[in-house]
Amino acid sequence: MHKIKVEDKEFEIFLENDTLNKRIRLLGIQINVDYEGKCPLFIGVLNGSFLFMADLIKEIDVPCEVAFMRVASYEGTSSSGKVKELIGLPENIEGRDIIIIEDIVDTGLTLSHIIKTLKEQKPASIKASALLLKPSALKHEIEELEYVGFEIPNEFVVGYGLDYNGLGRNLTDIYRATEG
Ligand SMILES: O=P(O)(O)OC[C@H]1O[C@H](OP(=O)(O)OP(=O)(O)O)[C@H](O)[C@@H]1O
Ligand code: HPA
Repeated sequence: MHKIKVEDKEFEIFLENDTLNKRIRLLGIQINVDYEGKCPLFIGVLNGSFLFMADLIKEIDVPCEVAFMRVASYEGTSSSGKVKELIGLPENIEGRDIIIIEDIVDTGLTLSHIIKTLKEQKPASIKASALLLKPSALKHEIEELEYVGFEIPNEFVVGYGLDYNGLGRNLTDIYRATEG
């Protein structure tokens, strides 16, 4: 088994780049069919989505636009504990068909907050795509999450845009933490 170390933590190979690309090609086909005759706006959630966005957008053959935004999380005093501030939110999305691009949906808190906020601007439609989904970690059901690459167990993963303490985003494959 191919093992690597990122900072202090050991990881083993989980999803190879070839597997990722094959799945992304299929997601692209699905989106091309669903958005025929439309001009969707893809909104990537930085930082983690940058490689997934780059590979997915190359598979899209309907006219489309691309934008990025960020989510800053900090401990707040609200009952939920965490406050999420959306930065660089695209303007003028009224009447647009929006597809949000995430590398991973874990608890679903980030994506559900983004969708709720973007809906206030009255887009024509809003869907989301995540390369990875951890169904057993999900605390917020997200009906807009239509395009999922892989459903994975509730294990920490790194690579292909995903980081561990800021490191490992440059790995071309996705790795999972080994036990312990
Ligand atoms: O479903 P959730 O539990 O909310 O977790 C998912 C979020 O966590 C990661 O972002 P992170 O805050 O690590 O920022 P990054 O993209 O810059 O790595 C990921 O990119 C999602 O945005
Ligand atoms: O498993 C993960 N890895 C990296 N970043 C993440 N953000 C949420 N879950 C993860």
